[in-house]
Parts: sequence; structure tokens; C-alpha cells
Amino acid sequence: MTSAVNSSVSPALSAVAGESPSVGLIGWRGMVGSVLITRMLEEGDFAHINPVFFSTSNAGGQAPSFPGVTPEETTLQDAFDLDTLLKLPIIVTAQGGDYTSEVYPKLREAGWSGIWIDAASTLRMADTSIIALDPINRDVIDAGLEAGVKEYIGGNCTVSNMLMGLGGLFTHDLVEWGTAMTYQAASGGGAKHMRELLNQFGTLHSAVAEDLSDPAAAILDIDRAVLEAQRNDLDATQFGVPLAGSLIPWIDADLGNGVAKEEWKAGVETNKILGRGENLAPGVTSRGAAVPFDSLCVRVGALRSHSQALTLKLREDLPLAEIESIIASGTEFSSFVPNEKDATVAALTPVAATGSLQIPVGRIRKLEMGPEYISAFTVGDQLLWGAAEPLRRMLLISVGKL
Ligand SMILES: NC(=O)C1=CN([C@@H]2O[C@H](COP(=O)(O)OP(=O)(O)OC[C@H]3O[C@@H](n4cnc5c(N)ncnc54)[C@H](OP(=O)(O)O)[C@@H]3O)[C@@H](O)[C@H]2O)C=CC1
Ligand SMILES: N[C@@H](CC(=O)OP(=O)(O)O)C(=O)O
Repeated sequence: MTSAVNSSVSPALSAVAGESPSVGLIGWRGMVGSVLITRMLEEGDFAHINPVFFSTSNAGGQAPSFPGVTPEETTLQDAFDLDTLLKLPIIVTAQGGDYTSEVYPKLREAGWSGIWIDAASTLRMADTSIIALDPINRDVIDAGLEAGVKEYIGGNCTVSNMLMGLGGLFTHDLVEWGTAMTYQAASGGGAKHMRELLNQFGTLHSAVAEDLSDPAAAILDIDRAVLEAQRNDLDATQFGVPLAGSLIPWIDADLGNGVAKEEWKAGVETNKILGRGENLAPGVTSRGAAVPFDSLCVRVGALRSHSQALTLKLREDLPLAEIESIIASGTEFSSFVPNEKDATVAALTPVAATGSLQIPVGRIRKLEMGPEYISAFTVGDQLLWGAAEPLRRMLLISVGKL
């Protein structure tokens, strides 16, 4: 590895193409950031970059040490120090939207011309950015790089997972319209939300542990005690209302028109990733009209991995075998699950999908509404394809290694 921080204030793209460019890593110890670092270590990505670790809370502290990774800066840099950030040709952040909103505009105003790779939603729909999901939209990313686009943002977790599973149908332009009903895990909210869900389960179990251990205890008495605890005893600081043994049919902000922000993302981000419709980055020519796509998003008591049930209207009446084959070959990470009970319950659950880069897709069948209407169910680890994986791959693309 070479020098940790380049000396030019406004790094040129040639610096990016050079050997082991300096890459600022912000948000590396958060949940998404930790998964990102783990994947980078697994894939040997640090051989291609010179990492500079930042912190918003512990500048000057010890930089992390990972096997085989030797950053030249042994201390954590201040993530709010523009002078340090300005010297980097590439910055990767999983710190969150507040950080992006505060720092990114200041960097550009100061003349920074490096590449910004971000997990947060803040810049996703800006007409200067590309949503990076390269197994689906490598052509869009390459067009952006060619045109000098500098913002590459990871997509919303449900959207990225859905396209990684069902992308073949979209890239073959077979989808006339679609809807997704989501079943999103607690992890989508962050680490505190995961803890809260587990603590809620613990509180509920404690409330009825004695009766549960007695097989003769009346189940309706247990049910009543659980409901009592759900309504009165659960810490719901993060989610606002109980999640354990319940669900929450609203995710992210209320847009004021009956639409949850998470639902709005489904349509706009799907089309932007595919390079369809308007609002595309410079250099990206539209691949066609936007596909109407909408969703209804629900938080459920799964711990990690988001699921979704889809209804798609295809543009033509294709045989099921052909639909299955297009899905299975959509990306090297899509895996087709036969529409049978045993295969479905074994492979198509958050427990089965967590920790895997494979995105299983199943429950494919024709619907009563007509031969062009199909159902589908997919589930994916939202911390992998839903957050960290597109970022690490975009970093590799930007340094010419993918
Ligand atoms: N959660 C998800 O599924 C997805 C998240 N995202 C995006 O990624 C962003 C980051 O999400 P997420 O990783 O869940 O956020 P986290 O809250 O886990 O981490 C964000 C930052 O919090 C600080 N932090 C404070 N206390 C701790 C602690 N005890 N352990 C670790 N970090 C701590 C760290 O900053 P520092 O080291 O500077 O103190 C860290 O970088 C989100 O805001 C969102 O924009 C995108 C897709 C999916
Ligand atoms: N909103 C998602 C997680 C997330 O961070 O999404 P986004 O990156 O679009 O804000 C969820 O709660 O499951």
C-alpha cells in the first residue's frame, strides 16, 4: 500500500485509477459498516485500496486493526474535518443520512471532486446521483462514470433485494406493472431496534413463563397475559409501538398523501436503478418509460432479512418454465425455489436467507386474474445486498477492480 492521503485538494479521477488510492471509510463500526468491512476482508478488497478510517465520535482514537490491513494513519480521523476529507479521491460512508446532509454539500462547495459512495438515502433521488446495484445496472454505472458522475448511492434494502432476485424479469422488460407487500425485519431500523425486539420477546416470555411450563395451563389465559404485557410492559422506545407478537404497517416517514416513504422508494428507486423514466444522472440515457411499481411496507418481528410478496403483471403470457428460467438466470445471486411446500418453507424464510448473498425467489404461479399475472415471494439479507454489498462492489468498480 502507498500513501494514506493524497496531497491534491481536488483529486482528479486519474488518482482513482492509480495504484491503491486512498479511501476514506466513515461509519465502519456501525451495523452496515461492520458488515461492509467483513465482506471487504472476505473478498480481499483492502489489497486494492489504502483505507483511512474516520470517526464522528472518537477522532484521534486508535484506528481499527484488521488482519492484513495496515492503514498508514494509525489514528481515527475526524469525520467532520473537511481538510482531511478533501484530500481523498474516494469516500465510502455508512454513517447515515444526517452525516451525509451535513458534510457532503460542504465538501462539494469546497471544490472536492472525488467519488462519494454512500449507504444513506439522502442523495439517492438527486439527479446528480446513480443508485448502484451493479449486477442489475452495470451499464448505468459505467455510463455515469464515463460522464463524470461522482455520487454512487446504495439503494433501499427492499428495492435492492427485490431486483437482485427478480431482476431478470425487469431487465428483459417483461414487467408491465408490479406491487410488493413487504415483511421487513427489525434490523432495517438499526442495532437498537434489533435489541428492542429481542427484549420485547424476553418480556413477553417472562410474563407467562410459569404457565407455559405447565402443559395444562389454559392457552387463552396465556394469551390474555401476553396481550396485557404487550399493551403495558414493553419498552417500545425505538419502534414507538410493540412489535413482538405484533406488526407495524408503516415504515419510514409519512409523506402526507397516504404513502409511507418506504413505499414511495419502491417505485422511484426501482426505475432509477433500471435507468428508466426521468430523473436520471447525466450521461444516462433513459432505457424506457418508468414501470409502475408500488408497495405496502410492513415491519414484522423477523430479526434480520426482509421478505416481500409480489404481484406482477407481465407484458405477455409466458410459460411458467420460461418465467422461472429468466428469474434463475437474472443475476448470479438469484436462486429459484420450486413452488412446493417443502422447498418453500426450507428456503424462503429470513432464517434461511440471513448471512447469504443468494436471493431466493419462489411462490411463482399464475394468478386467477389472467395468464399474465403472477405471484412471487422473495427474501434477502438486507444488510448484505440491501446495504453493504452494493457499496463494496461500487468501490471496486471505481478503482477498476470489478
Ligand atoms: N440498517 C439497515 O438495514 C440499512 C441502513 N442503511 C443506511 O446505513 C446507515 C447506517 O445504518 P446502521 O449501520 O444501521 O447504523 P448504526 O447506528 O449501527 O451506525 C452508525 C454510526 O453510529 C455510531 N455509533 C454510536 N454508537 C455505536 C455503537 N455502540 N456501535 C457501533 N456504532 C456506534 C458509529 O459512528 P462513529 O464510529 O463515528 O461513532 C456508527 O458509524 C443508516 O443511517 C442508513 O442510512 C442503508 C440500508 C439498510
Ligand atoms: N428503511 C429500511 C432501512 C433503511 O435504512 O432504508 P433506507 O436506506 O432506504 O433509508 C427499513 O427500515 O427496513
